[in-house]
Amino acid sequence: MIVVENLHKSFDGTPVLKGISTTFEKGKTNLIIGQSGSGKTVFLKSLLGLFTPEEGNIIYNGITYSEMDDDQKRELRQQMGMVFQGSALFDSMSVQENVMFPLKMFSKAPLSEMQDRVDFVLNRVKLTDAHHKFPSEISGGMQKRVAIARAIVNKPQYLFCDEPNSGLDPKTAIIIDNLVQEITQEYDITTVINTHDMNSVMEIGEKIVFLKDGHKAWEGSNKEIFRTDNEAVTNFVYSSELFKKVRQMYIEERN
Ligand SMILES: Nc1ncnc2c1ncn2[C@@H]1O[C@H](COP(=O)(O)OP(=O)(O)OP(=O)(O)O)[C@@H](O)[C@H]1O
Repeated sequence: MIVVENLHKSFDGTPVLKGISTTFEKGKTNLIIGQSGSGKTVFLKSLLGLFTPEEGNIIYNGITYSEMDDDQKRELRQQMGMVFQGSALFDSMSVQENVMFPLKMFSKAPLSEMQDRVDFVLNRVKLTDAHHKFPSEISGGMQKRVAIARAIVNKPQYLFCDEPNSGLDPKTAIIIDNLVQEITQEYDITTVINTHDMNSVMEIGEKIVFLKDGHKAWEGSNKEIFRTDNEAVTNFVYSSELFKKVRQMYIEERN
C-alpha cells in the first residue's frame, strides 16, 4: 500500500505537483489519468523515488520514504517493478536474457534457480516459446508481455506502468490491461498505472486519480467516473464522442 500525503514538486521554482494526497491499495489496479502536462509522469516518477518532493510524504507499507535509511531505500527499489512506455527491452538481448537481467542484478541465487523463475514468469504471461527470440522478432503485444515478465521477476510489492498500452491496437491493449490486473490481484501487488487510455479506465480502473494542473481534481472508481458531475472530469472523459454517447445512454437509462 502506498499513502501519499500533500506531495509538492516543482522545477526551477515552477510548481508541477501542488499538494497531492491519495492512497494506492494492494491488489488493486490504481490509475493516474489527466491531460497532457497535468503532472502524471512527475507523480509516477516521484512514487518511484526518482524525484524528491519539496514537501509532503510518500509512505510505502507504513514506512515514510524520507525517513528510510540507505539500506531501506535499496530494499524498496528491489521491491519495485516497472513497465516503461514502449516496453524498453534491451534489443541485443533475447527475451529470456531481458527477463533474467533484474534477477542477475539483485539476486545471488544459482543460475538454475534464476532460469526456473524466468520460465515461470514467461509462462505466467503466456509466452512459452519465445525465450530465444529477440525483441525485434516479436510483436508489440508480446514485447509488453516480456516487459511485464521482467517487471515481476523479482516478486515486486509495487508495480508501476507508464502508458502500458501505447502503440498497441485496442484488442491487444485490453488483453495487456487484463494481464496486469490479474497479476496485481494474484500476487497482491500495489500497482499504479499512468494512462491516457479511456478503455483502460473502463476495463481496469479500480481506483482512478484524476490530475489537473498538478492537483488531484477527482478520485474514484471506473463505476463512479461515468456518473460524476465533476466538470473537470466530464470535460476530460467526454472529449471523445464515443464516451459522450455512453454518458447520454447512462443519463437516459437513469431518467
Ligand atoms: N525534469 C523536468 N524538469 C523540468 N520540468 C519538468 C520535468 N519533468 C516534467 N516537467 C514539467 O512538468 C509538467 C508536467 O509534466 P508531466 O510529464 O508530468 O506531464 P504528463 O501529465 O505526464 O504529460 P503527458 O501525458 O504528456 O506525458 C510539464 O509542464 C513538464 O514540462
